[in-house]
Amino acid sequence: MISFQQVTKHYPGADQPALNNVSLEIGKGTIFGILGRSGAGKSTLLRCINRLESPGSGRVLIDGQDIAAFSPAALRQYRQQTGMVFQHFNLLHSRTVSQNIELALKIAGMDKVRRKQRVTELLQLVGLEDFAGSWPARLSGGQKQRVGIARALAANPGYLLCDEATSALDQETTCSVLDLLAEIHRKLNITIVLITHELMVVKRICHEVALLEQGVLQESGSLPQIMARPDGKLRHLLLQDGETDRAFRARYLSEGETRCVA
Ligand SMILES: Nc1ncnc2c1ncn2[C@@H]1O[C@H](COP(=O)(O)OP(=O)(O)OP(=O)(O)O)[C@@H](O)[C@H]1O
Repeated sequence: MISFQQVTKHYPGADQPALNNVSLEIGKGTIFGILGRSGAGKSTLLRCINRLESPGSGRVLIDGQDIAAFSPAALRQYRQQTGMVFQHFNLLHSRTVSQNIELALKIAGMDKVRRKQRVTELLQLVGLEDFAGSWPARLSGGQKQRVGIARALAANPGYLLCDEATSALDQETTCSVLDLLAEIHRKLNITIVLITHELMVVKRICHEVALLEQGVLQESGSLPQIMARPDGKLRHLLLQDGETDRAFRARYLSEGETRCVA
């Protein structure tokens, strides 16, 4: 469980805090979406989870432990438990697909024989068995993100933190990467935290969602809870989304309501 307790983060020189008294709980094994516009504080929130940023006040707890109190060794170990996926993939272009993944395992201290086995497993998991020796520059955006996901999963983390993981991809590729994340979640029962400005991400795979606006947490809950709040901001946003999403509406609205909002 990740628990934010009254977290405030104010960057030096900024007019307003990037995070303003945010309290939030992210349960184990969930796919949790953090939705917000540009500048809402999403990246700051995500980076507080692996202590790339530290709150000015408040606490971030992992399974009840305050991560601010971790020793350097405990923090290193903890960071291996929090794989991160980036919007622009962040692959090393001078290394092949398998070398990109293997590097993460080398850093985690795994021996060479085990590394080779693990790279093969990971390539299978993300559907890139035939691309082990390819150079990143020769891959499509979706394939690059699959490498990014394999690399993030290398050390068998308990948490996968996705920083706008599909924002650089077209809609079809976004869907296939989201479906891959859902499949990984099913297979590994990992906790996935996604920050996004895309409603589709929330609709397609999230179990729970939180809405951030100007550093303030506006609303959070499971999708059924959110869709059951007639005047809720998130419900309104999700239904207002221009793209017709019959499956989503069918899941959360009664037949009469579906006709009303169509
Ligand atoms: N290192 C920094 N120094 C100063 N201000 C920062 C820094 N990082 C972020 N900010 C500011 O904090 C606020 C929140 O930024 P953050 O990147 O967390 O938002 P975001 O929702 O992730 O936005 P985006 O989707 O554009 O990345 C913004 O006003 C941003 O300008």
